Amino acid sequence: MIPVLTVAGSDSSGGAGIQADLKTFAALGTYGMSCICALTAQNTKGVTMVVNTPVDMVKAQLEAVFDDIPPRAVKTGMLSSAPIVETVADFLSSHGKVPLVVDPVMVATSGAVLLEEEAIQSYKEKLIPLSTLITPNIPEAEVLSGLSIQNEEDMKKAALALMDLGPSAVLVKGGHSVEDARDILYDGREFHVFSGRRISTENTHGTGCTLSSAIAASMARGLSLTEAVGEAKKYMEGAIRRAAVDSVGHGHGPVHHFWFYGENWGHME
Ligand SMILES: Nc1ncnc2c1ncn2[C@@H]1O[C@H](COP(=O)(O)OP(=O)(O)O)[C@@H](O)[C@H]1O
Ligand SMILES: Cc1ncc(COP(=O)(O)O)c(N)n1
Repeated sequence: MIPVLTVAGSDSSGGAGIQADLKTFAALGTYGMSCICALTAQNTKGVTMVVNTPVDMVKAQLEAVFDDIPPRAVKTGMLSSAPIVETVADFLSSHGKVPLVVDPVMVATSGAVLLEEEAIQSYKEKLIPLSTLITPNIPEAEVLSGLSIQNEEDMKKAALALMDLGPSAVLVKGGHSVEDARDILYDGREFHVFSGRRISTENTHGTGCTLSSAIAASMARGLSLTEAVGEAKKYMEGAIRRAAVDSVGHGHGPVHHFWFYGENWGHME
């Protein structure tokens, strides 16, 4: 088995957060583990309540996992507060070098704020410098870089600016652009553009969580960074395409993780 760890928040409706991450890990043939940093009461329409996990419990979950089943890759999602970001960073910095994908989750698709303001500085100073890859969407890249992003050129400038914070690579995701869903990777040496046609759907709950988990799972399986991003983008596109025609809930429906079984798995239809 190939163990992969998500350090993130729980989404009661199962579309984003820990639940999306574990579904992605399973779909990509890896063994998923979790460190839950916050509970959200959430559905496809919005978030009604958030409770942060006590930092001692965050640390205890990480210790339990690493003591027994060291993950081959780690991803972080909703970390909610500065003390949690710092606890996770301190723990990971003292536990060797494992591929680390940091998805700096700040706001849900529904508009709910998922990160306290003071935590942004902790990301910049403590967690991002440890990361193999950070995967901000356009608004997150703007907050972290202080730059305004209007087009692909701006995405590239923001990626270069974010490299100054110390990650090994930056992926600026284009889901929020008005153009096609093109994601820009800067791998420390050059840019790679991952093109994707924009799929016309409101059902994009969990896209960011799914993409970063798919990258972590692919890296755990031994793919290079650029290969992993390519695989994740392909997985993502299928998951959104399927969600566009097969949805649940009354708001922004979740992406569909078992899309690739399609016709063969009649009972999943
Ligand atoms: N409507 C869409 N059609 C196709 N791909 C999309 C769409 N929305 C998002 N994506 C893709 O999903 C991934 C997550 O992107 P994004 O929505 O920017 O992240 P987040 O969920 O963190 O806001 C990216 O690969 C992006 O290109
Ligand atoms: C617990 C949790 N983590 C992350 C997200 C962001 O996901 P999205 O931006 O796709 O709604 C979320 N809504 N809930």
